[in-house]
Amino acid sequence: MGLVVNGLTSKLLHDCHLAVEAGEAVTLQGASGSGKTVFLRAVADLDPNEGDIRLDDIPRTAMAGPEWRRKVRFVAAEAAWWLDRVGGHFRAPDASVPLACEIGLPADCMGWEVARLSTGEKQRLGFLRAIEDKPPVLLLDEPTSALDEEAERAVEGVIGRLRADGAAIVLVTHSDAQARRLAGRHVRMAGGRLFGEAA
Ligand SMILES: Nc1ncnc2c1ncn2[C@@H]1O[C@H](COP(=O)(O)OP(=O)(O)OP(=O)(O)O)[C@@H](O)[C@H]1O
Repeated sequence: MGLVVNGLTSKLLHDCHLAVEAGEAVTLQGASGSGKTVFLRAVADLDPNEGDIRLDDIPRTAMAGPEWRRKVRFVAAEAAWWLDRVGGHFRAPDASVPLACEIGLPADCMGWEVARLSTGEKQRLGFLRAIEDKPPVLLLDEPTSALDEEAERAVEGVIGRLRADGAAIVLVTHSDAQARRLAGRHVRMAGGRLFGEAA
């Protein structure tokens, strides 16, 4: 059970295979431009691609795109915002306040205007928004790239808990140390191809 990617192929990806169990975290590393983001976006079916992709043995083709993306959640390094206030992007903003505080944001952050957000605040709030309904698969694209060490460790703590609660996680990182802290298995991307154990 979990996420299975078999033969994922697109204009930029070549026959990629990856299986991530529920409750497992796998890191994806590789040089800048190697295709890590392209891979995560393809798994989430955000760009044209082919292959046999399954969640708990249910093929992606059996679900409408939005349903697949609710379950197989791509969390971009830079989240998009479309409303003026942070809280408007959450289904139940108050419920996310304790987690917001845990990752170093103040309790009133849901009332903030999006326009005032720093890069690191945007990154943490985008992450919180994505995990609000606890998707079974998280595709995290450099989720702490804009954070100081304290905030980074706090976000890592939340990621570890999500994994322990049963999420299947693929995490792109440029940090070998973070890869070792968060995952027991590591794969590498080069030229749009996935290779096994790395860090
Ligand atoms: N729509 C597109 N059309 C053509 N080329 C693209 C498209 N999207 C991405 N690319 C190219 O594909 C390559 C892989 O991009 P990708 O964003 O996956 O890199 P990455 O491994 O995530 O890099 P980084 O570590 O810098 O974030 C890059 O050379 C990029 O310019």
